[in-house]
Amino acid sequence: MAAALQVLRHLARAPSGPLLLGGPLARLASSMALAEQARQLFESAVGAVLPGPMLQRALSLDPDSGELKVRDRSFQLRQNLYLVGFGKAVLGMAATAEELLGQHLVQGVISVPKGIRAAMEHAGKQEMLLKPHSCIQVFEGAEDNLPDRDALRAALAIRQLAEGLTADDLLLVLISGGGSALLPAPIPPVTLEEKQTLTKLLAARGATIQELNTIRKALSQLKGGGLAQAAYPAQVVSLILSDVVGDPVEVIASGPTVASIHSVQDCLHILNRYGLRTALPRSVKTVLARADSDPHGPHTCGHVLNVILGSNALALAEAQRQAEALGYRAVVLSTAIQGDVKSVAQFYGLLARVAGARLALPGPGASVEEDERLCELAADLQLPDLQLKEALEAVVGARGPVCLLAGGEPTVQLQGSGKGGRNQELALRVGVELRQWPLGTVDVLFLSGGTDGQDGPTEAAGAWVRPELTSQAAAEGLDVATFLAHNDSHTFFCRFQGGAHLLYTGLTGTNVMDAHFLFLHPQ
Ligand SMILES: Nc1ncnc2c1ncn2[C@@H]1O[C@H](COP(=O)(O)OP(=O)(O)OP(=O)(O)O)[C@@H](O)[C@H]1O
Ligand SMILES: O=C(O)[C@H](O)CO
Repeated sequence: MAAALQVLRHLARAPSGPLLLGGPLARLASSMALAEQARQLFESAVGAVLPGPMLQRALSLDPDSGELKVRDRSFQLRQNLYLVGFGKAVLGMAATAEELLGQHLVQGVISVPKGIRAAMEHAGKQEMLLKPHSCIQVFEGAEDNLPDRDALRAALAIRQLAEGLTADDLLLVLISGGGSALLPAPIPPVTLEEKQTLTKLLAARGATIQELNTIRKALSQLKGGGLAQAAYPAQVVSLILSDVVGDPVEVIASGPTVASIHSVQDCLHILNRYGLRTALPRSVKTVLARADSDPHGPHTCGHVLNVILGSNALALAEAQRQAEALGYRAVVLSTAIQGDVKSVAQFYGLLARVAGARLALPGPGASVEEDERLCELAADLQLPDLQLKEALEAVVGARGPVCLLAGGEPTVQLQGSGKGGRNQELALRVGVELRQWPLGTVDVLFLSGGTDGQDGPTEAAGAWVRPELTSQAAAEGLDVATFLAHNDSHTFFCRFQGGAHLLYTGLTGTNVMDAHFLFLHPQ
């Protein structure tokens, strides 16, 4: 086994080595080498956005003067530093902040997902854990990403800490995805249960994260700039790990340190759109009506510095560097992949065909219709930053292996009761699409993985596929269409080739949405 791994590693470092040419054995070796490279790239993407390296890049403390530099701003530390945080990646962020700034830290409170400390301990990730006698109090809550009593207790402790600060103090706010559910502080008379119900209904009816968080902000004491307001007149520095396409600070975790620009009318439009306006609880109507007549208007946040620490783009840039070091021509296509997983899969399937045909030249090439259809699919997905033309031009000029990288968060409309996640479902659907486009002399591999290491309610981060997927699955008696009809991608990948196509990383301690890699390797 160890020897086989050694061979794999060697192969992985030799993208166009002689073993990649010819016969079935060579094809198997090539397939394993590609899969190993895909794993390496995924690890490097995640590694670039781990809490430790990110905070170390953003913060520098002069130990003699106590001057803290955050990007181009300076703050004077003299035992006047406080810390709060909320989000799935905040435990590790807090551990690094404590490591770097501990001597000036007076007190902290963080709200993190239920069970995360035990999971990190179990995974041996000591760097993600606070010191034994830390002055940072940890609350675990928001099971299943829904606000609960434990998260409410955390939010109230965070508010209390913020309200006690003076103009001499500095509040460090650590924010990452999942922060909204971990910081619930509904404005009375709205209750936690009412907020929970409204959030669930909006999400189930397909509200976008922008819409959902607009409503959350309107009903919260701390979101939409409320936390910054509570901390005033202290200075506030927010360090934000983005899990939203485009990195909008006002949306991530519902922008607790960003003044909200939304009006009550915006909220009513959203509630209308999802058929919820008429059935609103009286308490919600009361809070919205009060906001409409608030003479103070929205919070102002002039005392706040909001900094995006890490993002999908940063993770993909590192994977691109690694791919180039492995001998690939690598292009980042988009960091804003959104939309229904079926359309996204069609796009990647046809992209493989169109790009692969260019790579295999001279040959039949892709047809004009295929080129046009690809542009249509891309237009339907409405990806603001898509570099399709650039990617295809790069493929033509490559004359060697190509890696196209993208990131974002497609959506799955759940119909079945199977077990899966959006990455495994995307990979499986791309596997089906690739079957339609025989590429002959070009090896293809597609990988999709969630950077948090957990795809939906499964233990896997994602999966990888090749064009032979459906025929190989059929030979094992597995009908891909049936698994897809039940949203049962995880069960499929567990059975298919003994689970060899699953990507396992364990919880990574970070979260910048998903990464997609398409490898095209001329044989
Ligand atoms: N059986 C399934 N098949 C496909 N997708 C699923 C399945 N069950 C859940 N999902 C998807 O998994 C997602 C929820 O899981 P997860 O917690 O990883 O996502 P999330 O809450 O968006 O968090 P993050 O952004 O941190 O990944 C939802 O997008 C949901 O549609
Ligand atoms: O917490 C939230 O609001 C989402 O994860 C987006 O940041």
